[in-house]
Amino acid sequence: MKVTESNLKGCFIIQPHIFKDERGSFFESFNQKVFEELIGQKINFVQDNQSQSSKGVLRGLHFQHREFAQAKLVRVIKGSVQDVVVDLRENSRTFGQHFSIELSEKNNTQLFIPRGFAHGFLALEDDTIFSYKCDNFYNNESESGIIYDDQTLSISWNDLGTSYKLSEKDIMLPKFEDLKL
Ligand SMILES: Cc1cn([C@H]2C[C@H](O)[C@@H](COP(=O)(O)OP(=O)(O)O[C@H]3O[C@H](C)C(=O)[C@H](O)[C@H]3O)O2)c(=O)[nH]c1=O
Repeated sequence: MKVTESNLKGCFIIQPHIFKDERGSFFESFNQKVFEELIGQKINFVQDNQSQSSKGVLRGLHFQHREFAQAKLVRVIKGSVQDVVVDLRENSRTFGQHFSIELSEKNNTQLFIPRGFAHGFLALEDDTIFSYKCDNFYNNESESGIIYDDQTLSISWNDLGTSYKLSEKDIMLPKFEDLKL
């Protein structure tokens, strides 16, 4: 397993070791002991989520407030996504900055997103299966987010030649400047 830190402190890119043979391939998608040693902190994931999206679906940017904040370990089982995280840690020197990476069934790359980040992704293929671990439970009342095309964040989402498909909730998310953290 290879781990590199992104430009946002505490956000790690993880490349698992893939064992290949004549039958196909195998890799440990999560090993708590190895993971904690590599990122240098204890983690206790309590909830696994999975979503399926057609090409052009954009989910996010989402986060849960304060004590309900979630660290996430995200990966793509089928298809591919442009994954984007935004640093919302108010004492962080990279507050408001984002990191974008392609996660896919081909590259098996995973992203560890610490608490205090907003997260979203754009599905780049039909029938993309996105799977992730959270270290805190879902809490609907504490949910918030930022509109995906916020001018301040200036995230350049991949141009798929079609309009993006967002939920009613996500279309109404606030601007970064109007966030109440
Ligand atoms: C997140 C979540 C949702 N739900 C229910 C609530 C809704 O009835 C339904 C769909 O939820 P939502 O539209 O918020 O799903 P996504 O747009 O994929 O949300 C996720 O999108 C981005 C990428 C994230 O990182 C978050 O984990 C999460 O906010 O599942 C649950 O029951 N439990 C949950 O943990």
